[in-house]
Amino acid sequence: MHVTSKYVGGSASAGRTISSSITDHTPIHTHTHTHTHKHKHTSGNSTSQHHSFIMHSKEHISHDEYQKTADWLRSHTKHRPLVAIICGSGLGMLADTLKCQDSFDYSDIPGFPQSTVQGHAGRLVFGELKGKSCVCMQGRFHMYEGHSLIKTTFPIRVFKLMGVETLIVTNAAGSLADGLQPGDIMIIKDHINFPGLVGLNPLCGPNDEKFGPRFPAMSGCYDKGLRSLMMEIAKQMGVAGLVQEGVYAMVGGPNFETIAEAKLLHRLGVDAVGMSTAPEVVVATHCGLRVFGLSLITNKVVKSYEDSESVNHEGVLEVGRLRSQTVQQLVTELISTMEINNNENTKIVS
Ligand SMILES: O=P(O)(O)O[C@H]1O[C@H](CO)[C@@H](O)[C@H]1O
Ligand SMILES: Nc1nc2[nH]cnc2c(=O)[nH]1
Repeated sequence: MHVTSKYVGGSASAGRTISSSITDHTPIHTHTHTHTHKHKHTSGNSTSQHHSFIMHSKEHISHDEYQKTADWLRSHTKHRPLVAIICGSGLGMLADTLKCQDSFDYSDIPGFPQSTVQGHAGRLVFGELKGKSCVCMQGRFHMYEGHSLIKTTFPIRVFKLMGVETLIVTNAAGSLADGLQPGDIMIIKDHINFPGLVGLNPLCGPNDEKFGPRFPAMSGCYDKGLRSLMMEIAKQMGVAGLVQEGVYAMVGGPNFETIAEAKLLHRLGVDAVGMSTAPEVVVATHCGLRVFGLSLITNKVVKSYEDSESVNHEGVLEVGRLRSQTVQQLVTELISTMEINNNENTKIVS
């Protein structure tokens, strides 16, 4: 693949045209960018969003409400997926590769929140990958958008009620680890849920035993078998040099890290940092889903006061686009190879 990207402005790389021949082994170099803000239209009023955020732990969604959405979806699609995929920033193209698609804008699905972030289309796509029925979230919800955590993770329980057994989460993340370069892919071995450590957790509030226990274990929440299967697949695809395991940390965002924060995360042993994923994985593990997670490293987190580079969302999305094909191939191969219960549920309803 030959990619030419032009970055205009920015102090260090003003007006420079960067032409890079990106192969599966080529590191992607990030550069200082100008801040060109493009915002998607945000629906909802700010007062109620603010209110729902503060009241997050008192908010409750009943089992019936999740069920209603699951029933609506089941009655509107012929697919009966056992695998759900959440596409991270810039990785939504994965959903486009699904065959025999049924897709729904989030705004048309009863109970679904709305995506407000550039690079998150806001569409739920059902279809087949290598003959296996999947559902793909082309766009996720983040806490910093003003969604309560229970809303952020709403789709996970809906998927569970639809019969999904495995959740694949992907995200864009900044690297703290010296060995992780932009364009590398990190298999998530474990996470540090910073909002969760201070009580911002989607499981706060009344526990619904129908989904899972009051005090769920989180050790081993990223399935070991799927992690080693992915390493094998990367070797077979000849991209093992791009892939390694590491620890992801979720911070609240929406600002990127200060240098002092970056140094702290680095000292704590964090390999990659982002603003999502952990709440989804907590809810999925609580309700017994098998989880696999993958971070696309889109930038190095600036850890030095001597460094004049800075990160922005456009740069994050661009690296997502450059590596989307590799991520797609890895995820497709994982789904194709992993064991899934081939019961009635997988079949398309005619
Ligand atoms: O985690 P995803 O949704 O991939 O997005 C990541 O990219 C955005 C910042 O550019 C943040 O939302 C961060 O969490
Ligand atoms: N918090 C955080 N989120 C990201 N998402 C993509 N890159 C980054 C980053 O450097 N920091």
